[in-house]
Formats: sequence, structure tokens, C-alpha cells
Amino acid sequence: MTAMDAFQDHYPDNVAHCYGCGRLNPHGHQIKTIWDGDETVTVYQPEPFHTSVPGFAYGGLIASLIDCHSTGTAAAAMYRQEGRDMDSLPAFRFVTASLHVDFLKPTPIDAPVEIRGRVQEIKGRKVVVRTEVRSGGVLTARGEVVAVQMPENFGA
Ligand SMILES: CCCCCCCCCC(=O)SCCNC(=O)CCNC(=O)[C@H](O)C(C)(C)COP(=O)(O)OP(=O)(O)OC[C@H]1O[C@@H](n2cnc3c(N)ncnc32)[C@H](O)[C@@H]1OP(=O)(O)O
Repeated sequence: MTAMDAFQDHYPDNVAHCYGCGRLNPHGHQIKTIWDGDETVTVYQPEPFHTSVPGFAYGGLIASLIDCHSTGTAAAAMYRQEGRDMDSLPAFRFVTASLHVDFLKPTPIDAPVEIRGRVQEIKGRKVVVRTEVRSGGVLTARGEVVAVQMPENFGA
């Protein structure tokens, strides 16, 4: 894996359909997240149909970006902690247990949104990720996600 590979490009096909981050979902956001030192970064350009108040992005979009940026960060952090390549097996698959978002300012819809994340805690199957969302360098939202490794019997 090179430094510029996106985490989501390494998700196994059977978990690559997520609306926020699945590369195999043609209707989804297909976000791409990479390392930048100890931080993770996603840049996403909202579409006009993501509007809330005209001129600004829908909060659900921002929450979705934070969500999938953070689950991707959780997986990448676990591989990094174990010194493993993201293509190595068994794959780490994280789902969202908890998603908290603080909307600080409206996020413009006509400029790229940058999400930066940092791992706050890795404990057992749980990773806590804190994120900051910026547009044009202005902080517009903060997030905290508790991501948990997907159990074998997920959804049972
Ligand atoms: C590469 C794969 C990519 C896959 C696609 C990416 C997904 C993108 C984001 C999503 O949208 S995922 C879909 C939305 N999420 C779900 O549908 C998850 C539904 N919930 C569950 O399946 C279970 O509740 C879950 C797997 C999250 C946790 O159940 P477990 O039985 O595995 O957890 P467990 O009780 O063993 O707790 C493990 C740790 O997580 C913590 N935890 C669990 N639920 C929590 C919660 N809700 N809030 C805070 N912490 C929580 C729990 O306290 C504990 O921490 P400690 O070890 O420190 O004690």
C-alpha cells in the first residue's frame, strides 16, 4: 500500500457497498480517506442536490461524511497498530456504534469539504475517532464516532 491509497479502496468487495464509503455503490458518496501523518483526511465536493438551506449543505450529508471517514480511520488505525497492510487478512471491518455531530456553522455547498480525523482511543474491538470539518479553512462541524469491529454474526 502506498501513502496515497484510499482506505476504502482496500475494503473487501462484500463490505464495499456502504452508501457513504462503498466504492461499489454507484449512488453513494464513495468517499476516499488517506493518512496525513497521524491524521486522516477526506475531501468531498457536495452536489447541488445535497442542499439544506439554499447555499448550504444538508446536515445529514455532513454526518454521513464524518461517519464513514471515522469508520475508515478506525480500520486503518487498527492495521497500522498491528503493522499490517490493509490488503492483508483477516480484514478489519468497523461499523458505527455511536455518531455525535456538533454543527458549528453552516457548511457552504459550493466548495470542497475537508474532514480531518484523529484516533482518540483504541481498546479491544473499539476505536474512538474525533473529526473536524472545514470549508475554505473555516471549522463548520465537529464529530465523534465510536466504531466497533463488526461481529461475525452482524445483524443476527
Ligand atoms: C471495511 C468494512 C466497511 C463496512 C462499512 C462501513 C460502515 C460505515 C458506517 C455505517 O453506517 S455502519 C451501519 C450503522 N451501524 C450499525 O448498524 C451498527 C448496529 N450495532 C451493532 O451491530 C452493535 O451494537 C455493535 C457491533 C456496534 C456493537 O455490538 P457488540 O456486541 O459487538 O459490542 P460490545 O457490547 O461487545 O461492545 C464493544 C465496545 O464498544 C462499546 N460500544 C458498543 N456500543 C456502543 C455505543 N452505542 N456507544 C458507545 N460505545 C459502544 C462498548 O461499550 C464496548 O467498549 P468497551 O470495550 O470499552 O467496554
